[in-house]
Amino acid sequence: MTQLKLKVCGLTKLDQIQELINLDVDFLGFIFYEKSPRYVLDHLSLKQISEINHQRKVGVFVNESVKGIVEVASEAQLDIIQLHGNEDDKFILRLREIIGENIKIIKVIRIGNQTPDELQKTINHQPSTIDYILFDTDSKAFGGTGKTFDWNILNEIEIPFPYFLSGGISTENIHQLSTLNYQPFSLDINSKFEIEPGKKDLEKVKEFLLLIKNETSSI
Ligand SMILES: O=C(O)c1ccccc1NCC(=O)[C@H](O)[C@H](O)COP(=O)(O)O
Repeated sequence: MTQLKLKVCGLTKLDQIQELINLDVDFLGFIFYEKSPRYVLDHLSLKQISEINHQRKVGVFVNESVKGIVEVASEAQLDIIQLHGNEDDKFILRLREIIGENIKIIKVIRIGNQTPDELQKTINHQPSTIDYILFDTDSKAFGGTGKTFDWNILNEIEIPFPYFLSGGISTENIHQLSTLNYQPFSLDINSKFEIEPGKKDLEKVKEFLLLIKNETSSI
């Protein structure tokens, strides 16, 4: 069985980022969406982000232009681009053309009240040039709400990409992972592990890392 990976999203503090690197966290998430209370450029410069020594730095973008994403990805030395808005297949194809194959793309699919059939259609419509899907709870804020969606819908569809499970993941609900037929490639945690937006509770993250090791060894 492959080890379940962990992404910690909404990082803004260099000392915390270093601690997460020491803990071997797989993905570090930085939010480049001005309306988010975790907007990273209010705390760190692109140069500071570029100097973070990690192979999986994820930039989260919401309805940003291709040009804007490419500039930030290059200056901040991002490894992965997470498209968290309403970016369509044409947009993704154009982005892929410009960034080449070295930068990976996560396309977010926000789950609200769509039926399994509708969700399946959205998934099937994704260009094969994306690398991962991330399922998050739909909201006006786009993300970071701490709200979960009903994971049962994932058992009613085919998921042809490795996926990140996101949306209100916490130490309280992670035991439900075993109800999923097709296990996520990675979990994505954020607001349930915060003291305040952008300031993570690292003790909670450590506890969670232990918990997911135990949880996945029994699946
Ligand atoms: O976290 C934000 O403030 C945010 C705002 C707008 C778009 C995306 C955002 N976060 C991206 C993530 O990948 C979060 O980890 C994901 O939405 C889950 O957050 P949470 O429900 O708080 O665990």
